[in-house]
Amino acid sequence: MALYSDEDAVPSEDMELDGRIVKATLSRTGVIRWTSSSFSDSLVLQDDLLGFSRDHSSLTLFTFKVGQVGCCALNNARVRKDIVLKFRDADTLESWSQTIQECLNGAERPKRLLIFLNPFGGKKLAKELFQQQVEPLLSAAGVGYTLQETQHQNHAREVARSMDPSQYDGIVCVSGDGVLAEVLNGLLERKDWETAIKLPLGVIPAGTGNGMAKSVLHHGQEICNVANAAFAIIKGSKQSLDVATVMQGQACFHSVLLLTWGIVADVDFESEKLRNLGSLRSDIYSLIRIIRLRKYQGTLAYVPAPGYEGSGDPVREDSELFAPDITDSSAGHDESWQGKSRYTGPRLVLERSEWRSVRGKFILVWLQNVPWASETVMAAPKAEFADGFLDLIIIKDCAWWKLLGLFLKLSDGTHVNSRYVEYLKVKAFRLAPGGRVGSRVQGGYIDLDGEVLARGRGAHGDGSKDPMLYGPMLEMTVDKGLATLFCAR
Ligand SMILES: Nc1ncnc2c1ncn2[C@@H]1O[C@H](COP(=O)(O)OP(=O)(O)OP(=O)(O)O)[C@@H](O)[C@H]1O
Repeated sequence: MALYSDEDAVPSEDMELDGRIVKATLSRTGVIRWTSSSFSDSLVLQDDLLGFSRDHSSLTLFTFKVGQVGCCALNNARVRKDIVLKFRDADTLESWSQTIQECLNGAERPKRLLIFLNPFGGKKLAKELFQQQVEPLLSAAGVGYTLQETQHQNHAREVARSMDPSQYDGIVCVSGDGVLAEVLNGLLERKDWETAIKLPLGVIPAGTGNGMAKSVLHHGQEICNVANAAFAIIKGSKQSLDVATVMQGQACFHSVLLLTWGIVADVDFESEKLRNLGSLRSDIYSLIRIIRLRKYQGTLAYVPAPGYEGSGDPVREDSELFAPDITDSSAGHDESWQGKSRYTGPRLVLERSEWRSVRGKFILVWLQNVPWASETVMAAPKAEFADGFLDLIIIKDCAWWKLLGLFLKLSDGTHVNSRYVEYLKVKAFRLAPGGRVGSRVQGGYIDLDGEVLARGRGAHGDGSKDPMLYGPMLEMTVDKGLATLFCAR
């Protein structure tokens, strides 16, 4: 006979759970609780359930829950487990099945995904990680997908530019941050960019840096790993995301992670030659660059967010960042790009008096859209996904041994408390990067979301295909919450 445990509960009964008799309840808010004489436990459907199946007398729940040994969480790691509930009463089974389905539907979980997989990102393990860890979760959750392995640079961008967005509930990148940036750019190069950019984006960490995946999972208090990232996407929670646009003349690129110039970009790209050192490569090359410290001459300007107006100097009348031939930051859509309309940045009307300027020699200039630049570097602890601002970090003067101390603090974001670090939020930014101080080599890279945006004369590598030039002013603006991200909570 069916029992009614409380007003908020679905009809319930004593049932068999994995062969043991338990008293179980299901609340309309989606929590299953069960107790027996020897144990009790619970399951929050939206947080812990991938999906379920039913037959004439039982439900099988496909769970993915933080594992426990006794009362202790198993290092916060989720464990995949099927739980079989055997019902005596067919009506109770029907109500449970319906309520569980309603709870899952209520979260607008994705049903069909377009998945890009970069087989050459990071340690080149993306394919194995997908097959072993992602595919089984998608299958248990009943999520369909189209898998597109990227064949070359910009492949994801080309597909994102031409695919049919109505076929999918989201786009997922099993890659580093580079492929995510390509997808973003592809979507914003479409005629229907306003619709296309609403498709939720997800990233499963399989690259070198994985700053976006870490930011998403850290925000949801989850460990950054492949399975947690996949589960966050399956659960379907979403979050708005600011999109930054970098312009230099007619060249236009969009970013959701970071732009950096100075020591961090130098380490990122020059340490490529130490690739065989694996994860140590960046640490060792950072140490080399810190001891043999470089500074770059340059000028930057920014429009500070409220609360940060006191920083920097007023813009000088003769500033190269405001020369008369420089177009203003009010582009909106550009109808002329390859004869098609596309997105070219937010419509901002900024008075010259709002801008502040800093000139001189720089060790580091770093703009972040989200807190983490990589899985181990929390560059901007105050960064938020959709506050409409970029977090700007500037280091001008700092002895190498002090800088070493600051680099060691990057793992928890406490570097921003140092008097050598200027940390503020901005809504627009301009940079005219110059040459390396004390050297005939101009050098220097500008790094946008982990890829070279521009490199100076004498910098390592072939710059002929770089999207922008090193030297002329570039401008970065931010569009509040333009994109949507699958988030972990
Ligand atoms: N099949 C491919 N061959 C070569 N390059 C590719 C291929 N697919 C994607 N790429 C390029 O690899 C770059 C890096 O991609 P991804 O985002 O996966 O990793 P990452 O962490 O940014 O970089 P890393 O290569 O250092 O791991 C991107 O510029 C992308 O265009």
